[in-house]
Amino acid sequence: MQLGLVGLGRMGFNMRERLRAAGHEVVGYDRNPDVSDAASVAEMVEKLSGPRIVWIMVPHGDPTRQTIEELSGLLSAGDLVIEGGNSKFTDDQANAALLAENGIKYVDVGVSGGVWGARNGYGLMAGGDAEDIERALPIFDALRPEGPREQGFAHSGPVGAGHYAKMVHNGIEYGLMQAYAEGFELLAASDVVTDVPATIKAWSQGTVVRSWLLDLLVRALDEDPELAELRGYVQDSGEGRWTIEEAINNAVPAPVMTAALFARFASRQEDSPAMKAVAALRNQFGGHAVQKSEG
Ligand SMILES: O=C(O)[C@H](O)[C@@H](O)[C@H](O)[C@H](O)COP(=O)(O)O
Repeated sequence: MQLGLVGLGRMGFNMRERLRAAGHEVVGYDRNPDVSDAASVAEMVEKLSGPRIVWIMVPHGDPTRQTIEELSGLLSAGDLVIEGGNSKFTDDQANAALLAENGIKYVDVGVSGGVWGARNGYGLMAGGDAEDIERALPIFDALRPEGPREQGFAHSGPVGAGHYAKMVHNGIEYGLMQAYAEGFELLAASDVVTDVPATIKAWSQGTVVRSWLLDLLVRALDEDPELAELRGYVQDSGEGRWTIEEAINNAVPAPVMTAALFARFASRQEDSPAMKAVAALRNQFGGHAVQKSEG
């Protein structure tokens, strides 16, 4: 099968490799000419024969929106756009509506697997019309892990459902990571367990908490047993926030995912204004000692 692929960064570049290895013809476009197969999105589209399929793999927000707008002027009725980035699910309706003005079809896909997906395959969650999903199945089959399709791919629902599924997946990811991280800190803080990396490594097989994320923690501790090289500073790309927004919209209690998101915010503070206020209040009502800030 032939397809265009816009965005050849960490994810798109590896996906092109995996698609080509499966025998698909991929014409990739990236702003970086060193990796691009075409000088522009227009040239990429020209190299495709209709009905065309174009997969978008650029950062969510403006870059994705601009790519959709550009493609809406370049593609024709019957062509299909697959948005595989980490877009917010509410963007999908607008993307689909814009493309539908020119008869262009739209599918959104949540793609999980990170830099390991090239080798292991990517977990895929798709949203869109059944006929469009059916048309793109050879592409999904090349990208997903080997084995039964239903263990690495789902047609999760209509347009927007793929990114909604990926959003919730990432909310879970936040919570799982935070639980492992807190366990790591507690083991390291007490002097009862004297070999923390070995203990966590022993959890990798047989235990109830074994998982791929745990395997990655073991890998990180193999490289740096106390994580001494790292600062405890954690960014976020939006999916965790959207998960909490949706939990609120649906009145679903989500204390673990919420705490995990807020722990990331706390990680970016040099000092906490809120905890200064707690210290000040405790000092006011009880005369309890406070520490003065330096400088
Ligand atoms: O499933 C995945 O492959 C990951 O979730 C991937 O999509 C990416 O690493 C996150 O989007 C990072 O998200 P944060 O920056 O919000 O942690």
